[in-house]
Amino acid sequence: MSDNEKRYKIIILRHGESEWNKSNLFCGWVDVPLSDKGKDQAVSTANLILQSKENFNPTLVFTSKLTRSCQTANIILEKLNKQYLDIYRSWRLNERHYGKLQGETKSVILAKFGKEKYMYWRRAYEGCPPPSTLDDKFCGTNDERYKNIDLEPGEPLPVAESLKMVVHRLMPYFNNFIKPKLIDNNTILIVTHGSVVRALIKEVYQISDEDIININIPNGIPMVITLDENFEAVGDYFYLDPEIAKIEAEKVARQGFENHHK
Ligand SMILES: O=C(O)[C@@H](CO)OP(=O)(O)O
Repeated sequence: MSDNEKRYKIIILRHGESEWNKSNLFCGWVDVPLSDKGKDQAVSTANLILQSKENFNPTLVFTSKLTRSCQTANIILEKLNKQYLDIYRSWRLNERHYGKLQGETKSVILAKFGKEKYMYWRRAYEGCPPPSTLDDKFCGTNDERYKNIDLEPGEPLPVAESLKMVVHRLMPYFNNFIKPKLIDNNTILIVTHGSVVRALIKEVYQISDEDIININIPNGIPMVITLDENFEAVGDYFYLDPEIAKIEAEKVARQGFENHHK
């Protein structure tokens, strides 16, 4: 690479383990906090960034509007001694809305609907769970998380989302708000959720609808995306701890199957 070739770095990660990750409950937009393990993971995340040979120096931070994402970012910034950095928060970086599945136990949904449907809802590009309704305990649209979210004219209020729908609400924000900030900041930190990481890498690396099914995102392991001056991907994405990322991603894939034998 010649010296004058511009390179932008995005350090993106899924939040640390949440209390509902720990209990294997579908979470989505339900605003649960980090577990104690999740808080420890966030400290480890910061150490991975500090110890990376690339000497990453993020100068801007993005989070979702959900507590588990914001908590993770706060812990990382404290550890990096960068609590002064500006943070932009958007619902467009929220986890996918899991509709009627929010609050349900994964193994129960697996047993009730079978492996094919369970994995279709969790990982298929077009897999959209049953929509939530006003009276749902965990995901009715009267929930306070729906107040003041910035929707484009005609953009529907999410009541259940597929990965494809996450792509459609994420990419305008990434292209029109995040990319211009990259020009001035060169390296940014995005602390978000599994579905948002999957949505972004699918678009940046043109991952097929079939291949994205098999990609699971571990909690709290920083992933590095490098873009050139035209915001095209340079090389492939990589984790700052590939071995742990692989092990943890496989655990995510197996969630719900712990006691399932058919
Ligand atoms: O429940 C959720 O919101 C997501 C991520 O935690 O779970 P899954 O990985 O099964 O999509």
